[in-house]
Amino acid sequence: MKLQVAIDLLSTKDALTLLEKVAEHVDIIELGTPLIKQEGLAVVTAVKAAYPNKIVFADMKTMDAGALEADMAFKAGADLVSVLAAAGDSTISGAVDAAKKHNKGIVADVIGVLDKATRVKQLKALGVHSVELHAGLDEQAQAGYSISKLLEAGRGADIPFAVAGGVNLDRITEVEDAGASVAVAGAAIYGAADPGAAAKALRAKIKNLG
Ligand SMILES: O=C([C@H](O)CO)[C@H](O)[C@H](O)COP(=O)(O)O
Repeated sequence: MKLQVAIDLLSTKDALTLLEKVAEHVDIIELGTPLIKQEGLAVVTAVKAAYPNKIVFADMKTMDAGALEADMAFKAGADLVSVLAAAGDSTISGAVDAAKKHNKGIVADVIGVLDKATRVKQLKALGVHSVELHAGLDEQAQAGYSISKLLEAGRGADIPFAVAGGVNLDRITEVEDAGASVAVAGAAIYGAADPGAAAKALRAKIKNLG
């Protein structure tokens, strides 16, 4: 399983400062949606230039204009780009076509999708690289939130999947045991008093790296 740091900070400067501490402990660097909205795709270019050997994930969460938005993010230096699984099939196909042109990948984010198992099957047929089983920050803030439902959706998935939604030291083993190929950790890393130590500790919990 790979470790992905989700950077939900709001400036390129802060993102690069964080990465000085955590990049060596992660496989994938995610530039979060709020960060891209604040800084534009220039943040993707800056991070890929600084870390050319890391997989850089632009969390675009595209809902329309799939080919155009994916093409923009790949041109900026992204290796992976997210599209919302709730988008229409033509939006997802357009983004997949753009990924093929750049020899890169589309990650379909199932945030907000109720019947995750059915949509995951359709996403595989649409040619996405992988899916992200994701409960967003707002859903996590609701009373009674538990990552378990996401993990249930993963158990039947016939496609590589990431899990995002409050992954931390207490939950990362469950995420790996559910079969995830990527554990996404945002606040557990950037919100820690020592982000480098937090990323290192998360990585140390992964039984099968890669
Ligand atoms: O994608 C995310 C969210 O929608 C805001 O951009 C988060 O990066 C993702 O949920 C992971 O963050 P944590 O839940 O803080 O681990």
